[in-house]
Amino acid sequence: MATSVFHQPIGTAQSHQHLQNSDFRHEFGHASVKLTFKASASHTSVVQPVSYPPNNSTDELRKKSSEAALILIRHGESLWNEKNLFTGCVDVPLTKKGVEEAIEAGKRISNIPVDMIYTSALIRAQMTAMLAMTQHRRKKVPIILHSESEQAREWSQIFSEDTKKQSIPVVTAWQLNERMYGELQGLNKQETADRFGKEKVHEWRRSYDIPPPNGESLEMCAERAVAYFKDHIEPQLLSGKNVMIAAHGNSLRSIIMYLDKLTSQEVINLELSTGIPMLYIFKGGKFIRRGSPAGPTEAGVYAYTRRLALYRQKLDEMLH
Ligand SMILES: O=C(O)[C@H](O)COP(=O)(O)O
Repeated sequence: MATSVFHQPIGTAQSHQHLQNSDFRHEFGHASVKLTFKASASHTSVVQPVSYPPNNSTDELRKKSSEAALILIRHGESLWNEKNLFTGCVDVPLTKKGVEEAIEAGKRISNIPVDMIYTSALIRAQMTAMLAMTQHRRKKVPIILHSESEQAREWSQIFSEDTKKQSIPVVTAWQLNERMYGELQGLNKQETADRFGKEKVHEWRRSYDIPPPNGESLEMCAERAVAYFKDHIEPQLLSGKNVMIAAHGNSLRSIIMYLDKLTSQEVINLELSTGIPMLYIFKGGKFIRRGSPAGPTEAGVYAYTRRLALYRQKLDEMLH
């Protein structure tokens, strides 16, 4: 869903930034430009996602929240996408092309801050996230959190604060899985259309509330994916964390329906290509769609907000 990219040459970034948290100063030391920092949400261990301050109501935080970047990426092409099979919750890996798409996506977001990553429980989304992050200029290490048991939590602890600060927690959640395609999973899409009729298959694939046989409708998928986004991801954005979500065509369509306030009629026409990153800015409790970052070979600089322009400027300084 690539739309025009909002360009703001880095030179226009104002030197006075009123940032809401000291993460930035922590990240880059004292910024070279005069910045006003305010008390930040306390740092937490990288391994434990930021907990939502209990003594603030959502509305209060919503007002105080600093700006945060939200990146959405549909996984790269999978082996069953290539075979044109209904995949749903079957856990298939990426093709070589899908790997390349994930790496290309990483180049396009390489200057955008990422503090937390959420993926589905499926390998194609996790591969996409990890491959994309190999291209990030900040070179922090994405680490998949294991909380499936007390032992898993205990055995995957990190005992160095510095190492934690150089890591990005990756949370895997089945709620972000692709819609479950029921009895269509494994069937060829064209053969299914030949057997049941193009209209019926289109209805199963792109209606809002009509599920495939013993599968999930988009509405049912939205109930779990959007609920997870609101309960677990939005609080991170509210606390100023920059988030990347690597998921699937339909779980992301349902999240975009929430972000863009689309009707059930409008979302039917929303299609997401594999491996194309989409950027939103979360500010004042609102989601502003910024489109898909331009390619890595872009001659100029791109910046979607002053804060992101400043982040890229500090990366340039840190890496030269
Ligand atoms: O699960 C699948 O088959 C694809 O990832 C998405 O399929 P769709 O585009 O037919 O919803």
